[in-house]
Amino acid sequence: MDHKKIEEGVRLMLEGIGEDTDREGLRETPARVARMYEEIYAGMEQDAKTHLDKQFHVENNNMVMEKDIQFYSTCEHHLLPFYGKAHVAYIPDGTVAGLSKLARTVEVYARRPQLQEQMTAQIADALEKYLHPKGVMVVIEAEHMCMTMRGVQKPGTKTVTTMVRGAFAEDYSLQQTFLQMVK
Ligand SMILES: Nc1nc2c(ncn2[C@@H]2O[C@H](COP(=O)(O)OP(=O)(O)OP(=O)(O)O)[C@@H](O)[C@H]2O)c(=O)[nH]1
Ligand SMILES: [Zn+2]
Repeated sequence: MDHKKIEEGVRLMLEGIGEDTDREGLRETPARVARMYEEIYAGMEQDAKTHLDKQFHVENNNMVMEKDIQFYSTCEHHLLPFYGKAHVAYIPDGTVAGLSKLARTVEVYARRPQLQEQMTAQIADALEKYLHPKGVMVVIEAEHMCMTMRGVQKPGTKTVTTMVRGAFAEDYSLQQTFLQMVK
């Protein structure tokens, strides 16, 4: 990440809103923001492959679900946070990933400027590509700060996005089982 560019940008933005970037409280802000971006945009430099490549063989090919994965992301339209829970499930075809790797995959795609729909699809794509499962389903529920603190100003509104692949797309009852388990 280019800290110098981020710092310049933050300084310009503060000047743009009429701030004095030399006042004590703001003097270190550009550098702080750059350090923070290393964290909140860490997914830019990550690949889900590194988490999903290591797999274990199993006899049990029933659904595996990791639910209530808390995440924080940033909407690419306003650069304001959106945050909530991701629920991720797949039906293995002989191999499974470590449980933590589903949450790590969510992090890879959350920590970027994002659209909720796109993040939902990217998580499903990664699981499909690297685990070769019989099916994948991802549901994300989130609150968007760009809809609460500004704009339409509707606090409490939840946006729910879904992506189904393979067996989940073909078998409606599997989707129902997923939703029952999420509840
Ligand atoms: N589809 C989708 N839209 C999003 C997401 N995050 C924010 N948005 C929306 O992006 C849209 C941007 O609309 P614009 O009309 O270009 O921008 P705007 O004038 O700031 O929109 P308002 O928020 O309605 O004031 C808004 O409707 C936001 O609610 C997301 O993850 N997915
Ligand atoms: Zn937004």
